[in-house]
Amino acid sequence: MSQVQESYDYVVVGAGVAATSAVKGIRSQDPSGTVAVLGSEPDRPVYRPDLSKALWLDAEKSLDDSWLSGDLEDDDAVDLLTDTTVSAIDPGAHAVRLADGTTVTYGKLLLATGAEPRTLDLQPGPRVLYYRTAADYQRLRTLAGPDSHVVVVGGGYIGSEIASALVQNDVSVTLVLDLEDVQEQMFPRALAASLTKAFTDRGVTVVHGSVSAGEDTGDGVRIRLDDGTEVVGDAAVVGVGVQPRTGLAEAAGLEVDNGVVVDEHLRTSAEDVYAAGDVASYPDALLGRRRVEHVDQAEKSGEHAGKVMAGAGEAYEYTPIFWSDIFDAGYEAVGETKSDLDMVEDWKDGQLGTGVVYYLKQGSVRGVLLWNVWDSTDQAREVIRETRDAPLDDPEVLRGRIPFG
Ligand SMILES: NC(=O)c1ccc[n+]([C@@H]2O[C@H](COP(=O)([O-])OP(=O)(O)OC[C@H]3O[C@@H](n4cnc5c(N)ncnc54)[C@H](O)[C@@H]3O)[C@@H](O)[C@H]2O)c1
Repeated sequence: MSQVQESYDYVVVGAGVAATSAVKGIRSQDPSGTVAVLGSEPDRPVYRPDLSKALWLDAEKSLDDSWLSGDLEDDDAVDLLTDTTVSAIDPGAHAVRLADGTTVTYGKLLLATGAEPRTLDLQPGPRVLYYRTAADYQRLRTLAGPDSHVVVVGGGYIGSEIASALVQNDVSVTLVLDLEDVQEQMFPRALAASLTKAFTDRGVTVVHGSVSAGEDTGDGVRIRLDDGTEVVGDAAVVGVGVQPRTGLAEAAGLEVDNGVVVDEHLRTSAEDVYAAGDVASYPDALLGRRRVEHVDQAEKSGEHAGKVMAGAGEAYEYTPIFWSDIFDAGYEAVGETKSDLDMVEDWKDGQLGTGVVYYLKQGSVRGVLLWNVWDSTDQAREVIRETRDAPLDDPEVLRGRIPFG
């Protein structure tokens, strides 16, 4: 591991995808400026989507393929400092303070601190994993053998991806849903119900209830639901949402509002301090101010922030996509895909196998879900742009707007 220096041209707080992408952005403009990447995790930066998908489903792939630090380690002017927690930032002094008391000064600072799991009255432990890091993946690998039983809490991204990955690795799974169906906040009713059925058809036990408490018992886990039901297993994977890590920014008096507020150049309210990725509330060129917790945003906004820090002038005008796979189905999506918006569903032959779902507010499409439909995210952005400028009187005209199948 590198030794920390007293001063750098660029300091990046956080060592996830936004951080490594920022270094790429910096290097595209500034071939030799000094960079420190400071991450509190013991591990090197990792491509997080692999932890819940490819590393379980692609037998050819190992964690060695998922580390993102190669370019950083090859660059003599970049110090990657893992196990290094920043305890305060001082924009006035252009300095950050590390947990061990060291002060490091910077020319430009990027906050790429990401998001941290929401926790329940269920302490993280060797068998209770709030699943987010490479260490969590490695730990789950040791716990999730073919004879094991894993309790997955939450039917969002983590819950649906991990439950699907585990069951495809012959692990017995109980999935605890506080809502009726998997990804119910995003998918139309019938699609969410068909996904829940896909889990039960593959032998997953679905239990309904909100987890209120539980514990790691040393040789297993005991999880309690709000109706008093107990669910036991060898391990628990908990995915009940995340919250942006804004503590450093707040303590330093930066503007924070559901994330560190940045402008179209990803600049925070403090001079020479930028933010990108899950932690940043940014003005999306299509959708307005928002915060996005998906890897495409981490990559693109991180790289853009790096470029701007190193002197580039362009605004960030990208609207990110996101995607997921559940068993043999998959999707890409753009924008706000919330099932409490108005929805227009366009399915091939009326079946749920292939289709497009448009999510609308007051006649304007705010999001598009492309279910088993690929290479159409640019068209999805076009529909969002068009209907933002000219809201639809009759949203049903959207059927067939993005051709598929
Ligand atoms: N494919 C992707 O883009 C992808 C994949 C994995 C993770 N992520 C990101 O990781 C983050 C975390 O994912 P996540 O799955 O934890 O969050 P999520 O918000 O997607 O899902 C949280 C789920 O937990 C449920 N829940 C909340 N409280 C509960 C309780 N007490 N008991 C039982 N269930 C409860 C909610 O109903 C919801 O289904 C998100 O920001 C997500 O965007 C993205």
